[in-house]
Amino acid sequence: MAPIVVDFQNEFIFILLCFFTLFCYSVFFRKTKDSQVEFNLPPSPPSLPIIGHLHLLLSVLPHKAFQKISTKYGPLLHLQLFSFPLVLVSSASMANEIFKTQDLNISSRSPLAIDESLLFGSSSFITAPYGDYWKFMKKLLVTKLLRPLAIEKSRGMRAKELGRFYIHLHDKATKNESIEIAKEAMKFTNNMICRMSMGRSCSEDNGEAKRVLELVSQTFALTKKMFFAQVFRKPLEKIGISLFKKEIMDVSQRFDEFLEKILLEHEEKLEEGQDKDMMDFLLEACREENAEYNITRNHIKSLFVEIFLGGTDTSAQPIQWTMAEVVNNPNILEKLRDEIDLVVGKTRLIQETDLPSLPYLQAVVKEGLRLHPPGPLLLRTLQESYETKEVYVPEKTLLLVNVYAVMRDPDSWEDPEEFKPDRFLASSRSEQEEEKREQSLKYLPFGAGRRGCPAANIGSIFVGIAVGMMVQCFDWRIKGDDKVSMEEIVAGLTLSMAHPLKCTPVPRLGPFSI
Ligand code: HEM
Repeated sequence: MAPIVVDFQNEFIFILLCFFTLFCYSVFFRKTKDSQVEFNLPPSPPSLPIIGHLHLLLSVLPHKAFQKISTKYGPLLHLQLFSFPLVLVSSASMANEIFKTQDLNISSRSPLAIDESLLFGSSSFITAPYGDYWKFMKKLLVTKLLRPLAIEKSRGMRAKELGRFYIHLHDKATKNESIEIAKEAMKFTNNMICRMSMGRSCSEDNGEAKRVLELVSQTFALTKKMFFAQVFRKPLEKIGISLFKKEIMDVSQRFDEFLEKILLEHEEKLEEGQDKDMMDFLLEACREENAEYNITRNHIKSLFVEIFLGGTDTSAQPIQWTMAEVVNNPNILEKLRDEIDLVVGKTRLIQETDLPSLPYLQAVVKEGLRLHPPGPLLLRTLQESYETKEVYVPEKTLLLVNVYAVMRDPDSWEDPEEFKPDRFLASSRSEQEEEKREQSLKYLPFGAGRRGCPAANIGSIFVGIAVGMMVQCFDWRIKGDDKVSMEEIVAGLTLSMAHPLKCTPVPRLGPFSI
């Protein structure tokens, strides 16, 4: 039977249909074997009939809903989405225990969308199970794009992008125009990701980066639907329904056309002696018959889609949040500026090579990421059962780590709700080592273990140079001179500001010639 493709405009009807279908599925199809076996499962808070704890995930801010129940019922909880089990980790000590003892066991994620889609489909890197394909792609990604030597090689390009960002802000400042920090930051991070990964195909004026940004935004607008399509996929497939397939495949198709064009350009244009970019290396691996893993064109395209999706908003949101914290805390702004003026001076623009000499700026960036991690919930799958004296969690259970709660855990952080960058400053080298060890166990904005973010270094550079430049070169006027509202919203895949930070830059130094 050909599957029915459903694209609901009305989410309410859709959710009702899903509940009904899942109910039928639990009653008629699901085997009862698992539920009959008695496990010493972690505690479970009260749930609703049929849907279990699904309402918590439907909440506007799931990380906060989860934080609330874990404060009441404990740091390791067993939840149920219909009949699908899920384990929630919410304290620093529990996250530490799981990442330390179960890293390999939790190094897989489940597929997120329709198999043939380039958006987290079967060629996906981010949702690939831990295995040969993931290891092969990770090696390429790290050695060709993200290892220190590769980062050093692309430094000039980032300096150019920072200069362009500065000129744009300076232009707005001279016209006395306000800007939305997140939008500008998104253009900045997207330009850098495109230039770093696609190299020569992404010149200043050919509109490629703009096209990527449009597609990334369209994908973010679809994420809720992709999530539902996945949660309800199996039972609905049994009755021949494929949710939101048309919308998901439309965006996937547009990414496909765009990336096919870039791939062809790369195949045609590589000249002897020219510097290779990430795409050249992947095409080489694709042609290599004796490669450790035979990748296809679809694998390359999926990886690029995920670099665009995984790198732009995750870096842009911390720029916005950190600037909001800095604007709300004039003492911190002053201390930060003093440091930058002292180290960089007032006659040139900050550069990324200044960052190691700017410990307070680094501490400000770290504190911004602690309080406002762009990915508040990490999702993994347990490959095997997890057993301790107290609990037993069966294999294939979904694992959700609430890093938002972990990084605000009052048992691990002093004044956890306050923006205090000084907590990341250590006075001596030995203290630094000690702090680093201690923090690696409870500081998780980039996740942890082998599936942790491979681009933590470059992500911190993006945020550091953007915040550094904005603080060095401009004063920031906000409307009404009130405090910036720090209300949260989960938009697309990331934790964003419910009221995007809008402010007017006022030149403080310069203009610098770029
Ligand atoms: C401040 C910026 C960034 C933050 C906060 C961030 C955060 C994260 C987080 C939380 C994860 C999941 C980790 C886990 O499950 O333990 C992740 C994974 C990932 N990130 Fe980032 N990220 C940032 C920047 C970037 C950039 C710039 C890129 C691309 C160049 C990138 C590419 C990826 C990829 C490919 C994965 C999947 C890794 C895997 O499955 O093995 N990220 N990131």
